[in-house]
Amino acid sequence: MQGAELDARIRCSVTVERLCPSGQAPKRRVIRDASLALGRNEFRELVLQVSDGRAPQSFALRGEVRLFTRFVRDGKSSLQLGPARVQLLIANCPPDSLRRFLRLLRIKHEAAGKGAKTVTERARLLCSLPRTFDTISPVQARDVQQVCDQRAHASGEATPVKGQAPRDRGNSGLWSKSRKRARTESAEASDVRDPQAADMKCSKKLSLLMHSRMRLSQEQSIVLSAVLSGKNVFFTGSAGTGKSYLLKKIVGSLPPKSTYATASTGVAACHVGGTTLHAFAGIGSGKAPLDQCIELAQRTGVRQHWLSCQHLIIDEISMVEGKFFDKLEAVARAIRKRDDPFGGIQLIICGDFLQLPPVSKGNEETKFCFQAESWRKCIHVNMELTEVRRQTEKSFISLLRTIRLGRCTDEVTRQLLQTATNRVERDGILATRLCTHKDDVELTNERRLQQLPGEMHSYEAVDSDPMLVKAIDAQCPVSHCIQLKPGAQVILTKNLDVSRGLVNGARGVVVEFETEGKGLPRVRFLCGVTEVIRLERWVFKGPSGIYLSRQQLPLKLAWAISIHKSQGMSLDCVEISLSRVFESGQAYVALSRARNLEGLRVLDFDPNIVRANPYVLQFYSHLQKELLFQASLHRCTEAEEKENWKSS
Ligand SMILES: Nc1ncnc2c1ncn2[C@@H]1O[C@H](COP(=O)(O)OP(=O)(O)OP(=O)(O)O)[C@@H](O)[C@H]1O
Ligand SMILES: [Mg+2]
Repeated sequence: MQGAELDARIRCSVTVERLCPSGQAPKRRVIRDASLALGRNEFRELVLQVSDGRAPQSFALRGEVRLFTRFVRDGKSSLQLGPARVQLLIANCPPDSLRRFLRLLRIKHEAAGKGAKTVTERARLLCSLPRTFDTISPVQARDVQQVCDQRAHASGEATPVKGQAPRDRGNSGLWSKSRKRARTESAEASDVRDPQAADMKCSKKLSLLMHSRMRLSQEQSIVLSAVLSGKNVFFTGSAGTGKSYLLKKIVGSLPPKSTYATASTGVAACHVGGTTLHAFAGIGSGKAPLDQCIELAQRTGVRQHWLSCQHLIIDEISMVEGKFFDKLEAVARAIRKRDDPFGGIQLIICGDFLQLPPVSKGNEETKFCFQAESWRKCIHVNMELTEVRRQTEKSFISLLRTIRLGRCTDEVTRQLLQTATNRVERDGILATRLCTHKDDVELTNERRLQQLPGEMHSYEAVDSDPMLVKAIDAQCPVSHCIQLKPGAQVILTKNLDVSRGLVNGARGVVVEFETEGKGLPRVRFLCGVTEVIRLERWVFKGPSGIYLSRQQLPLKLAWAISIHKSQGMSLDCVEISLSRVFESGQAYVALSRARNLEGLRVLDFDPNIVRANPYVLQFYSHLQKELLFQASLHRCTEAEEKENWKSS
């Protein structure tokens, strides 16, 4: 299957409910592993076909169709097919596929609009055409034009009142009532006065809708295909090669009920919309003997995760301890009562072992995950992303590559020493100091905030469960209470508007506060945009698998951040003091957060602090050989296939 065919068919669980006039559901059929396809029947009507692998059932989309999309992120949606009094409840669908499917459905249905010819019951009975089902074609320019015409027509008919959304949308009642959409609709109402502009706006919006916002590079797509083929995949790559970006895409491409997205740290887990690996596992630090760990994992709530998990995703694997990994593997086999590695769970693991290692306490000996006894039997495929996406400057990318390998040539030293005089400050936005020690971070931020004149403004978060503030704190990138003053240095912790540069990691300064309402801060960002920052919501899975949420400003004080907390981030302007570096990989993590050399100022640089762990270097050297071997094998097979094809 490819392209449109992929968009037009989803695998999910479908419940078909036939409604009685009172709205109750007297008849219900649940198909756990269904294929749901959008197509056209012999009368060219739009049809949804539900199949359980045997006799497919078809539902023509005639008249009003109501679509509820609030829980698409969880792989759920429902469709009410008006005249047929049928409701289809979709669940456990990979969220990205569901999003694309509903988008296609919405456009095709809206394009058909009022012009769709209705086939009378009599004509249907008398018709001698054989029953057919053709999968729907991809969205064409003509569909987009039809939708725009329909919308313009509907707005014209509705004689819009200022600020009020047009109510009649022809026969395409395809809307879930979301506030955001209501806002868009009211904006559309004003376009009625300028139909040409409205038309252009409409087609631009639709074309944006059709082209997924998350586009993968070729190498990222290859990893995704390996994951979707069911293999246990470890993919690595230097900082900024889009590992976490790809992981998000992977999470969206797998069925949500059986997919668990985790990471070694709370902040990294939040980036991929998941939970920490420790919270998922439920075996504490994992240092207890195996039978005790198994007992812990048998607790209600925890056991359920282990049983329902089919795909386990782990980001920032470099910080997961090897012995902990072995414990998880053994616990998985015991709880799931299966002897296959990890009890048969598909593993999707990513990270860069040349970044931060597992945290060690005292003299405790720590192992990397690739040194775990079970690592080799758990991983089927190793892959590497090579295109750096965070930085674009070739010389900076090559400098970082050298540092990553623990080397520091004279040229690299010269380039880094030169940054000590960089004036990375602009428009009152100071550089963020990356610190090796957490205590320095808190002290610096508190002290600098106190030193500022002006009134302090406090913002308390609204948490879904006030009893679980600690659990939320561990995963959410923003604090329960945020205090700000004019002049406070801040960093954005969420992508608000990528096209305007309001991205996670964007640096700014608070310029003032609104005088009304919640007194929201207005922030001037390095990208040149000044914006009032509103409350945002973070949703993530808590330790017991339930969803937790926090509503808070997407801001963090940014005079200083710890290098540990910065792992996984991209930062606009940074100042780094490397004199107290104590781990291999720490200098590399710090330096690789910067997007370019101009945005970086390195203080007290000493080439001796640049270190890479020798075991990790050895691991990567073996891995490189394996990858080269795989690539040449692949080329040989391809060449052979071509030969066979020519000679046949
Ligand atoms: N296919 C893509 N299209 C557009 N932007 C991308 C793509 N892949 C990655 N990026 C961007 O590149 C930057 C770095 O990506 P990401 O944080 O996923 O890298 P990473 O490999 O996880 O880095 P680290 O090792 O530091 O955690 C991000 O700003 C991300 O949005
Ligand atoms: Mg990452």
